Amino acid sequence: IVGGTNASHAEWPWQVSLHLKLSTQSHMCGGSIIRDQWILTAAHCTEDLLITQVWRVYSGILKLSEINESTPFFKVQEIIVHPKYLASEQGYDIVLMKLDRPMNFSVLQQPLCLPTEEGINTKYTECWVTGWGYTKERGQVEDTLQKVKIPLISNTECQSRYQDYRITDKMLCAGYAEGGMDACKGDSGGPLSCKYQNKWFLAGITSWGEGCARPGQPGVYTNVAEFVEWILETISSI
Ligand SMILES: O=C1CSc2cc(C(=O)N[C@@H](Cc3ccccc3)C(=O)NCCc3cc(Cl)ccc3-n3cnnn3)ccc2N1
Repeated sequence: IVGGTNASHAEWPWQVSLHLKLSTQSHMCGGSIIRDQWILTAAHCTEDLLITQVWRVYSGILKLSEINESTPFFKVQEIIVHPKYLASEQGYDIVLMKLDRPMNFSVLQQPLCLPTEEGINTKYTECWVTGWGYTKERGQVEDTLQKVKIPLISNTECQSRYQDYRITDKMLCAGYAEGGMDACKGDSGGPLSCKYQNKWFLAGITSWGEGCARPGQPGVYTNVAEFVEWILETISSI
């Protein structure tokens, strides 16, 4: 996260850190708790790594340095990539991860709501991006979870900023014209959380952008409202 501040404990209890455990272990992506046994993240995170055994899901974490060999984690039982995913810039950058066992919710780990209706995005006026990603383009993963408030922008405005790409209605954009605040490497897969009528909704999944926090280069997120039907069908059928 570029231009953000330290989050506090239990502020974003749906945020998880997805670790890849090969010879070494490291934070790969963010993710969001949406049910007691289901995490939503980005398809590009699991690309080429669809073997469930290499993934470890850490919830209720504020600092990555809290994680060591004795820190409990969830194993992944199933990875379901959206059938139409090809690459982040082409959309459908969404994956459901089924945990090997249900999680006990607490103040430190609990789900956020999926968007409710069509066009809800236009009603969100308070949206935050969170993650342990770089705080500048050529940076490094941050120890303490970061948060930054970023306004949603219209897809028309977003398309005008990304003329080499097709910004579809299955994408959502957020950013400041002057840049300075954005997601960055290590934040992908994590939530764009929006507060509406005193409840938090998962409006977006951090997906792609041209650099980090550059002026006129907003962040592009998977528009979760467009995938609620797919999510609900998938989690109820597996
Ligand atoms: O311990 C480490 C050291 S290095 C490291 C890099 C990455 C990384 O590149 N992540 C990519 C995605 C990715 C994940 C897995 C494999 C390959 C790529 C990312 O977050 N990408 C974020 C994409 C992005 C989204 C928005 Cl909304 C705005 C701007 C950007 N950025 C544009 N340029 N950088 N960020 C993830 C974890 C890491 N962990």
